[in-house]
Amino acid sequence: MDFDYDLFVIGGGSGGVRAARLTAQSGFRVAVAEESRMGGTCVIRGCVPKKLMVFASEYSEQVVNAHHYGWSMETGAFDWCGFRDRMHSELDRLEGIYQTNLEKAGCEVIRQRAVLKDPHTVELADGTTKTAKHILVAVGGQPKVPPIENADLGIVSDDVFHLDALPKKMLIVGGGYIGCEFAGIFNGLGSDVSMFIRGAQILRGFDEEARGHVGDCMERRGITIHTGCAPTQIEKRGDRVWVKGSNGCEDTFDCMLWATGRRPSTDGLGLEEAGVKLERHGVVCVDEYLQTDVPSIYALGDCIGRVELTPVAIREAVAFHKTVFEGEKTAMDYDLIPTATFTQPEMGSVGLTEEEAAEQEPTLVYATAFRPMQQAFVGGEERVLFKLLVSKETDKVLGIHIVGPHAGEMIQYLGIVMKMGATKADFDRTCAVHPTIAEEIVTMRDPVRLID
Ligand SMILES: Cc1cc2nc3c(=O)[nH]c(=O)nc-3n(C[C@H](O)[C@H](O)[C@H](O)COP(=O)(O)OP(=O)(O)OC[C@H]3O[C@@H](n4cnc5c(N)ncnc54)[C@H](O)[C@@H]3O)c2cc1C
Ligand SMILES: NC(=O)c1ccc[n+]([C@@H]2O[C@H](COP(=O)([O-])OP(=O)(O)OC[C@H]3O[C@@H](n4cnc5c(N)ncnc54)[C@H](O)[C@@H]3O)[C@@H](O)[C@H]2O)c1
Repeated sequence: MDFDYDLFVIGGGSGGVRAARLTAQSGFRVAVAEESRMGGTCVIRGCVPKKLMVFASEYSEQVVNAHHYGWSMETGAFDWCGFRDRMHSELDRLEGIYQTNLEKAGCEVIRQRAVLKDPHTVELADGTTKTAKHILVAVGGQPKVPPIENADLGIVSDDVFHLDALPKKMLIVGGGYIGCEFAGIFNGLGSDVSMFIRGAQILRGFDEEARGHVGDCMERRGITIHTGCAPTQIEKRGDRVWVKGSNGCEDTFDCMLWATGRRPSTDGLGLEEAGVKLERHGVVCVDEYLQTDVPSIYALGDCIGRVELTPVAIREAVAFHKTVFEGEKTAMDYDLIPTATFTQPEMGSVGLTEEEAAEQEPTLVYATAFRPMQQAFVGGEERVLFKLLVSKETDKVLGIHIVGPHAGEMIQYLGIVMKMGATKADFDRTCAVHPTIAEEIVTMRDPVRLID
């Protein structure tokens, strides 16, 4: 059968764009449909604007610290609208680069919504249909809001980047990546921030000690964390929102942010009608080669509900491209993915948590919490946490967790070290770089405990 394209990609986000570019560069006929803005969540309403906001929010502390280093500086006022507009100019620039790179690779860019009609056909919003030998579903996800009365009085992460004014008093519901990162951002920008989290601690799934350390630091920096608490009643009070929590606390806020998780954007996509199996919450079922039950349809990125990170979507795209267009069956390697939460302080993690390591085998725990030189000089109390989990039997490093400045940068390199299968002896025979924060990773001599 003669198709319009070799590959039709639905979704111009991190995963879709990489798959489309690679495949077009190899000489195949490729189209990518994007219903919103090219670049997807990461570029337009995720990693990139979020990190720019992190940078903006860190200056308040830096100005205070600069004073101790001899500079006469005043923090002054923060111009939210000026910053916001500059941030959007940057996003426009990046979106343009994504579009240009796709076109340069020979890919057709279709700025419309696409839905599946059958295993080889998509229908565009204007009613035209296109056929393709392979279809890649890379539609990402969207914020999920709990079904509670007046939930629409809250905003979601997509809206944060468009606020008209910086909220003076803010409530963030949810203690995952997004909730904690925005709590740090708004706290740094000068808002009075409270969080409602259902569990006893933020950042479920991360190492207990490390997430406890982040939580303590966030509270010391002025964020109020209500644990075991979810909103039970929400009302509009003038142009503010009144919220009552399940622990009985109540207050009125200028802004309430739902950071209660994300769900795949698979509603109305025609997947099930085309024969593609969906799991709970609309997650697309794929095998280890990202192939759905329909052989011509593949899926990757956030919509397959595995690891919702940009570099993972990109690597899945590479694996898909090799498997389908290079004749080289390649499964995505999900082992030892380093990750950072851009909380304040930052946390970087790779490998097992202490709790996971303890389940697996007898583990030696090396840990240190210290005041870094730059902080100690200004009288700061916040400590950096370094934690190394080591197999008692093999000496192999099983997990690394760092909380403190540049933890995200450090964990990138430690990810390589762990992928190479480093042992504690390898760390011990590596010379320190002095004076740095990072040197602590090679100077921890004795374990603080053995978990047998
Ligand atoms: C606030 C926030 C901060 C984040 N920070 C980080 C971070 O610091 N580091 C990190 O690694 N990850 C981060 N993430 C996660 C990261 O953004 C995602 O994992 C990544 O973008 C997933 O890529 P994707 O290609 O699967 O989907 P997306 O990037 O979401 O792209 C999907 C695209 O498909 C389009 N689309 C959907 N349906 C259709 C259709 N029917 N037709 C046409 N187009 C369609 C959408 O408009 C979207 O552009 C963050 C996410 C959020 C929300
Ligand atoms: N730095 C990064 O790499 C980064 C940053 C942001 C997002 N992300 C990715 O995006 C994904 C989604 O992030 P997220 O923060 O939206 O999801 P998440 O699953 O990490 O956190 C959602 C939180 O909301 C809570 N929650 C759910 N329903 C609730 C309710 N009714 N009331 C109170 N709390 C409720 C959950 O208990 C959980 O703590 C992450 O898993 C991550 O992969 C990554």
